[in-house]
Amino acid sequence: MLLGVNVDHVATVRNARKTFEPDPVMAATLAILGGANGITVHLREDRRHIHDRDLRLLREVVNCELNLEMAATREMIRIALEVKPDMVTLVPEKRQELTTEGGIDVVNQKKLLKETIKKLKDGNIPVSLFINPDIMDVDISKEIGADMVEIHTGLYANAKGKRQEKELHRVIEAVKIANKLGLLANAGHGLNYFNVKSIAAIEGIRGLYIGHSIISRAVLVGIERAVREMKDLIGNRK
Ligand SMILES: CC(=O)[C@@H](O)[C@H](O)COP(=O)(O)O
Ligand SMILES: NCC(=O)COP(=O)(O)O
Repeated sequence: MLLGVNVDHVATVRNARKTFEPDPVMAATLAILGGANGITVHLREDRRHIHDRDLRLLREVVNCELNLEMAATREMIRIALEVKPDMVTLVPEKRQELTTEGGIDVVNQKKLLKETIKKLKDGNIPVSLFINPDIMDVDISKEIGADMVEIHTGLYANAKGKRQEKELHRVIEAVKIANKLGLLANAGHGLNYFNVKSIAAIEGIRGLYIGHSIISRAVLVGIERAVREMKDLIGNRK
């Protein structure tokens, strides 16, 4: 199972202080050392976390799969064709959302998505669509030329008990249909150390894209060492 690590929220912390640290590019390098098979960044239109420079530097240093999540806009298509990530995932974007709230609207944006996929594929960039776990959305993804889908696991991640089982089943079905149609199937959003196992166990999933919970855990598991290093620097004088 491939693990793509999303480093957006390293940039969120950096940007909160408008400084140079923590650096998402360094975080990506360390994630790869830790075994990540890929690095994901979402270059949002409002640039709230990842910046254009981060993406360009990542392209220089990431020697495994660099996955660019982006909206289907002219500006983003131009950037993707220039930077040449290893794949693009088309995602929906809303200015006011805290994070991506659902899959892309493949029904109402069929024409735009088909044209966007073509432009990216003409530039030799494989394209994935971030979609809700709906059979129709998988069918349309195939029809409009996507190479892959990433099944949105947000509803599964936020549900509890029976509701979560139901959401898990929707993801399983979507993956099954995607595979049947010859689409590579990934999954992601809201996955964490408590809910990932059932998703990782699904037959036919190529990879999982996880960000927020890995970066959150990194802060906690790294804090002791960070404090020790600072103590060593300032000395133990009372
Ligand atoms: C598409 C998706 O599920 C996430 O990668 C999300 O787009 C990340 O964006 P934020 O990091 O802004 O939440
Ligand atoms: N596409 C999902 C992703 O890249 C990471 O989402 P999250 O783990 O930050 O919710």
